[in-house]
Amino acid sequence: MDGALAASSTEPDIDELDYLAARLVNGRLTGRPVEESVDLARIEKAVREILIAVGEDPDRDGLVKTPARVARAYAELFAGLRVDPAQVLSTTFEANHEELVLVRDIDVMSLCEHHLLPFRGSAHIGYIPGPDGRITGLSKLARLVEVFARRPQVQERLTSQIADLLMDRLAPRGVVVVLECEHMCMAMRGIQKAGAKTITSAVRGTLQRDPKSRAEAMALIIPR
Ligand SMILES: Nc1nc2c(ncn2[C@@H]2O[C@H](COP(=O)(O)OP(=O)(O)OP(=O)(O)O)[C@@H](O)[C@H]2O)c(=O)[nH]1
Ligand SMILES: [Zn+2]
Repeated sequence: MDGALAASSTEPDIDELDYLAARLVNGRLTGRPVEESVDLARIEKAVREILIAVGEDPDRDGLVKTPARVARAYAELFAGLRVDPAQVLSTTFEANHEELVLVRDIDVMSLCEHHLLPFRGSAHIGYIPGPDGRITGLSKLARLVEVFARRPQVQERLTSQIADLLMDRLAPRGVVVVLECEHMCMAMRGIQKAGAKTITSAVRGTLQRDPKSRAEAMALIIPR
């Protein structure tokens, strides 16, 4: 991402929202300053308009600070837009491990890009290291989920973005990513089917080509 800053010896002067974006990537500041990328005043203006449009009084006591709160909340919820996901995997290690590495049940919270309502569930991410034995810290898989989830998303794209970045940065033999989420846009409004779960998968490399390895990985991800 343009304007990315590397960690420096002097403490960067960042505010709380930049700090949140930075925290997504290993504690390093990699995003642009929040005031360059999130127009808080514009969000505030829009939220005030929404409150008026739904018939509320934006000047009543309980709502007077709401536009500012929502603006800061959106900046936080979309902090992933200011982060280069490749930075998450900038630290890798070598290991003699040629079998599956799988992290299950990573909490996922994102906002669907159609209604800007949350979807929530679990991510399961597995990969088989490549011939060069490159692996990454386990927490980095969860950080990767955060960077892509904190953007307006559809579950399918979120799933494949995680898989594709792992393929690109770790050059593994294969990758499998499965997400199971409940979408509030299907629960709170519209069809109103609370509890319905959407399951998406992205499978790459040998895990895509070899049905036996894929079945083994899937059996660990979704036990019967
Ligand atoms: N494929 C996919 N669809 C999603 C996701 N999140 C929300 N949706 C769907 O996006 C669709 C948007 O459909 P539209 O017909 O344009 O919008 P709508 O009239 O609000 O649709 P309803 O939800 O059916 O009332 C809906 O069917 C949602 O269920 C997602 O992550 N992936
Ligand atoms: Zn939606």
